[in-house]
Amino acid sequence: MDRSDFVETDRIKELVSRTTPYLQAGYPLHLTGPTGVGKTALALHLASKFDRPVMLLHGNHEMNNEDLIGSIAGFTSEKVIDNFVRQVYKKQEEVKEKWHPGRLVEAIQKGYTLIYDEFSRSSPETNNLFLSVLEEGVLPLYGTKQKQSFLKVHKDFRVIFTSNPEEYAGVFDTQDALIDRMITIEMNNETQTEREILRNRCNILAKEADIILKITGKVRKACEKENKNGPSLRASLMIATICKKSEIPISTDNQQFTTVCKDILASHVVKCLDGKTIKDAEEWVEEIS
Ligand SMILES: Nc1ncnc2c1ncn2[C@@H]1O[C@H](COP(=O)(O)OP(=O)(O)OP(=O)(O)O)[C@@H](O)[C@H]1O
Repeated sequence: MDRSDFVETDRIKELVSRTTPYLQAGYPLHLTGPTGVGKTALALHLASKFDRPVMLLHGNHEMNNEDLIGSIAGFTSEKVIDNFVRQVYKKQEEVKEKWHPGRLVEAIQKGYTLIYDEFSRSSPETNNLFLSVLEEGVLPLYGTKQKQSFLKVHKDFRVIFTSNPEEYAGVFDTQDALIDRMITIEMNNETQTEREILRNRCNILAKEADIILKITGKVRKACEKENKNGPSLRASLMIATICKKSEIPISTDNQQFTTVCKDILASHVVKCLDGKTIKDAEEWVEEIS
């Protein structure tokens, strides 16, 4: 998404003015909420307010301390041959380990704004590195064979974490100690905000946005009844963008529009409602459209 595509709805303006002072004061922010609610988009928008480079890090279970703080990446060798005086031949060779710094090193040393997206997908052992970064302002260089045992964190370094509580339930426990060091703000799906985003990003009418939101809303509700995540704003944005670009009328009387809705929403129905095949799901979406 281009920065200029970001829509500042009233709700988002309120969130921005509420959370900017926390980041300005140097506290890490944690945006949590269901998938597609706009956590990453808001994090990027907040980060752009500080005149610092932004680094995006995606949590995953394979990420380890080496990825963040660095590791030995091979060797460098330096050879000096001294034959200045003809009769004397001197050869000196030195082999050194080559250090490749991790991504967090660059961010903390240069004072970047770090967006650590879906941080809870990484293992607690990896995320433990952030405890001393956030509390003591130092990055420990455990087991890296470096001369220094830690690096000092730049005064402009900021972090915005995002997470989706439902997605990681049972995968990794959220570390209480880490959560204790952040300011957590919950984001939820809101029709008014979604309507404004759809209208502004896709250049459609409010009543057209409402038609799309009503259909995705029904699928979402059915999924929520089963305690599952339904389609997010992403699905509504897909429907609106396709219809706008292909000049498909956003109307439930239009067969092409209904087909787009079926194609985008049927997989959500199959995922959420047990026993429904794609064909059943398509019929169901057609009925509610
Ligand atoms: N304020 C906004 N203005 C314009 N587009 C937005 C806004 N908020 C969200 N979006 C769009 O909605 C979609 C979902 O947003 P985003 O990726 O930020 O959600 P998320 O909560 O981080 O999702 P996930 O948990 O799946 O990573 C994206 O296409 C994003 O560009």
